[in-house]
Amino acid sequence: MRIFWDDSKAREWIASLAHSAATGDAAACDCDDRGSPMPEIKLAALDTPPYRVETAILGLKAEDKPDAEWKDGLAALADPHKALAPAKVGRPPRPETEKVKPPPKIQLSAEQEEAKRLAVLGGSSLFITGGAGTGKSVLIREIVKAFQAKDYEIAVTATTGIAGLNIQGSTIHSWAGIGLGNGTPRMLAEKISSKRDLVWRWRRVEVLVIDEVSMLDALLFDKLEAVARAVRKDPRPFGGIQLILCGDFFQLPPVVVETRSNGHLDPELEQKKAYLLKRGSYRSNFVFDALSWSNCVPRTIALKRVFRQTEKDLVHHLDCLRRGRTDPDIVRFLTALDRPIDCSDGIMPTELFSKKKEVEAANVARLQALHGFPYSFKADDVVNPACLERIAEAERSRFAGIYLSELKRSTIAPDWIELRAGAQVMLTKNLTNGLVNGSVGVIVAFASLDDHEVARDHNGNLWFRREGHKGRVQIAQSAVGSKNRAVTDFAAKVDCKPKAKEPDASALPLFAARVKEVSDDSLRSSRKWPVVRFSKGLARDESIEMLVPSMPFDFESAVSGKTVATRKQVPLILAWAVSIHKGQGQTLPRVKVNLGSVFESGQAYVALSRATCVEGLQVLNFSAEKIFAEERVIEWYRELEEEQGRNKREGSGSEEQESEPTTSKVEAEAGAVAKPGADEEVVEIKKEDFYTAAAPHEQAPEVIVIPDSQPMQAIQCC
Ligand SMILES: Nc1ncnc2c1ncn2[C@@H]1O[C@H](COP(=O)(O)OP(=O)(O)OP(=O)(O)O)[C@@H](O)[C@H]1O
Repeated sequence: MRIFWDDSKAREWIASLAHSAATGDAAACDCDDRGSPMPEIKLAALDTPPYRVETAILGLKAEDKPDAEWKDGLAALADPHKALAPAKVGRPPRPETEKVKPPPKIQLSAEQEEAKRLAVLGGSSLFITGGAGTGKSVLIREIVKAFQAKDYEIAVTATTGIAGLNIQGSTIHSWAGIGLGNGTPRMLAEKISSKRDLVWRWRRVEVLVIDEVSMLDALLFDKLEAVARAVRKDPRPFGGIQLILCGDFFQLPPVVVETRSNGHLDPELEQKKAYLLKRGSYRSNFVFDALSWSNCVPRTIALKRVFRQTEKDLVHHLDCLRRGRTDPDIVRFLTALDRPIDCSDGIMPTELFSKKKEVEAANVARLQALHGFPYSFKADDVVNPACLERIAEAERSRFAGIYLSELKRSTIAPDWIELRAGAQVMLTKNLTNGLVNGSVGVIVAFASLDDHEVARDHNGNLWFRREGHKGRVQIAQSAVGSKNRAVTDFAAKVDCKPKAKEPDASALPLFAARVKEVSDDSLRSSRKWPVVRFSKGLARDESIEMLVPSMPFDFESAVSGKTVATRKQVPLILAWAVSIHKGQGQTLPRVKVNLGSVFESGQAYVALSRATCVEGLQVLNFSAEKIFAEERVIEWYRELEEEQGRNKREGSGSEEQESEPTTSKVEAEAGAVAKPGADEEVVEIKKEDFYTAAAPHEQAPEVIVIPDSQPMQAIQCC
């Protein structure tokens, strides 16, 4: 059905449908004549016309349904007056076939239930681990729901945007407000303390979830721990926040050392890392070797049952690969998977590569196969003039050059990107409406804001209507409001006045508005921007169309933590093929894994374990040497298993420890570490435990206490 506010529009539409019906075209339904989808609230608010037009039969061709119903339908179309009837309040039920099936409800296994109980009722910080597909993310979602039902203030985060999306959360970096996490804990705490909402967020939170924690490095964990104590003014480990950490250290390791484009390691970061390891502060970059880990995470739970795959051979082989082991059987098995998989239904497999360049090449090939008009978007790079002010004039252009090349090297936003309608794309920024870095969508059109009526809803979201489209299109805004200058400027220049003629405008969330002037080039009305349809969830109604304009990508100085240069670019990349890094956490029923350039421990295992079955897995360039695991991780898990085995034998397993969590492996190593109470001494953190602005060299270790009552009290919330 379709709702009309104006009967002349209804007649016009019926006439066009009559034509469609005659030519056998299907008709679209369920929207109003202003192009908006019809949520319950709107219908309920209307008691005078609109008119309701039943069009359910229009999707059928005459030869499919040559019965009375079809003939009546055509008769109604021939006489539009017959098709008009007063609208009923409330939405009529959809035909059975159209109903959105809710996703099947997952029943937690006994071990998942036990972990949930310990997290929610035990009140203790936990690390939940287990191989790929053992349901860690599913468990996290259930734990989050349970905490929310108890009205806990819970923050749901992950180490990457795409993993965050998987659990309906954000990245730990964006939640914590630490940017890239550069600078000392004191700098980060000061940065947070200058923003009232961030301080509020840190102080209110009771439970912090971090998924895919294998990618969080030890140093950053320690920084966050120190920041938590400082900002919350609470000396307990992690400022008294209950941590629910989740991940598998046999999967991807932390990204600490960046490679330069010429393939050499970044000498500065390498030097600092070597310095820290030499000084013995850290045994490895893995978060379990963080100085504060044993204090903060007293209990580890390992899930054993694999859910993602059910074929026994596949499960067994993947378990061996996880530990870096192969045997002739596994080699034979994987070599045989170098064959095409059945894609006769047109759904192509997601391609996984280890290197960015390979991902780009595969995506470009797919893009070029599309016939639509190519739109290209060039990045606009600028240096922050304030950062050059304190530099001697003669040196400014050299520094500007350095900032720009560092920006170019570090940003995810490409110098230049070509896009076409039909392209599969991935967001590279978090947006205000819950879409995050990692969300995948399809470009459905390109549109300019020229001549469009733009509207703002009560939440500040901007919308417009696209020609020939039944719904509204939202204008994407970055989740970090102040950083999204282009859209903020644009919003400020929109004249928002309620439109007088709107029937019952107060009942509608829209206020009509017009673009007065857009001075910012990135949103100049004549430019066309991609309109992307994102599917926000499994339900059909949850898909959303967004006009995605260019947005700023800031480059922060590793020393000062300040933005020194900014790139403006459309926050999209092509996404038929993705990197293994982005694939971590995903379940992919059809996947083509290319192991040609595997260079890191865990990469091959992560890629192969995304598959759900042998039939949907294609493996290219496999060889036994692509499979390897980190020695430190093997050792850590061996010790964990030994400890758990001992506990079981001694009858002091998890069942007995429900209310009194067991001493963890790491805790045992470090000696008994009691959680300090509120009146106990603040934990001291040595300066050499952190990267500092100064070049690493031997210096007398100066002790910094965080929080240090004097300086930390001086940090004011704005
Ligand atoms: N209790 C359960 N019953 C049925 N299916 C489950 C259960 N737990 C998880 N699954 C399914 O198993 C698959 C993998 O789950 P999930 O992504 O949570 O695993 P994971 O341990 O987080 O994997 P990874 O380490 O690869 O990110 C998903 O398809 C999920 O729906």
